[in-house]
Amino acid sequence: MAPTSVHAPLKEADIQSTKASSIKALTESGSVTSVPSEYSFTLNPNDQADSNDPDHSIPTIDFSLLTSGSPEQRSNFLHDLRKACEDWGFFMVINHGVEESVMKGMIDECEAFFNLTDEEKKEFQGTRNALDPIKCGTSFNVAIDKVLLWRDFIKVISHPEFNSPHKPAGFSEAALEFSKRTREVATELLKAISETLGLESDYIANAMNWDQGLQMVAANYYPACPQPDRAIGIPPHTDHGLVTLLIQNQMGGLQVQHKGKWVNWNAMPNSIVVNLGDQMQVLTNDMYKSVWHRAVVNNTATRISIAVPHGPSVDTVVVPSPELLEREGLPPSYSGISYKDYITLQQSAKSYMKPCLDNLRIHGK
Ligand SMILES: O=C(O)CCC(=O)C(=O)O
Ligand SMILES: [Fe+2]
Repeated sequence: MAPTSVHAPLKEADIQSTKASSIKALTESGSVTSVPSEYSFTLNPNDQADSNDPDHSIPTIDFSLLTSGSPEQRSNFLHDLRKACEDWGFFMVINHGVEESVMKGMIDECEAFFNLTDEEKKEFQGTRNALDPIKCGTSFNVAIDKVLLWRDFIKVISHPEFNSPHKPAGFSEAALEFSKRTREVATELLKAISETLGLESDYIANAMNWDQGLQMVAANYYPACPQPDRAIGIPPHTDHGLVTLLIQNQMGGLQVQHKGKWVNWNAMPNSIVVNLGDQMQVLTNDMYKSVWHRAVVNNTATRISIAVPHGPSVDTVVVPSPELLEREGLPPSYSGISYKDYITLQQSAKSYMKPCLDNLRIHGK
């Protein structure tokens, strides 16, 4: 999916001209009644989500059937999970066992983080390295962004080592609990996904060095926007890892590409949204695909979302599963690079808003 906005790259002077190191500060300055030109992003009319599209077909997965269902329920669960992975690459998980208080506590602490002054946040801005243990900022990477995004972010690496800003006071505790609990769900889901592929339940974990697997907690802050059709929270992209878990406050804004159309993802309260990432596509040799998605903004209230990408250990060189290739009698569609190199490539100017997986695709596939 190509980006749909054509703009000359921003010059450093243009970026500074916004005088805002955060979109939050800019919107709260009271001076923004229309979208400033450096944020201008318009979707192609053909690329708009159709708001009349029924959303009831969004796959919903009842996690309790996996962990405590009867054998028949478990087998139905695996059937539904396989279908969701094949047809959508996105699904909504309910009864996942992560308490509402843990999810809400994390959203509240992220909000408190964004409420710190720009001066206080500076300490945590990181170095522009994709694998900074702690990193906050605005847009995506102002050094390469062609258009500034209508969002601020805070991102921490929470596994294999847990990192956290020391402000606000409750952030670290909330993030530790939230990251542990979401990782438990991801671990069980990966076992189930292995089974849906006809592999041993620990296959993906072993192949991906899951014990040392990378987990990040990445919170997005999208303030209300006076002209939501003229700005974008996060442009179309796929996620780099194996699976991403995502929660949000009461505001929607996630849109997912499904069978060539963009669909509004109206998540049920307290559900966790799960999507497959690029490493899953490589590992399964395209049986399960990573899915294009984006975050649009609204003119009503601030939206906060928290994405929790889970991947292999950073040194793992991910290749299509030899077991799957042999069983299906297929050649590999991708050459392997380490997960660390893949993340760096994806976040570089070379791959900015382009399909990063194309870089690994073996010619003729
Ligand atoms: O805010 C959202 O709904 C999507 C966030 C997202 O896709 C990401 O952080 O990778
Ligand atoms: Fe994403």
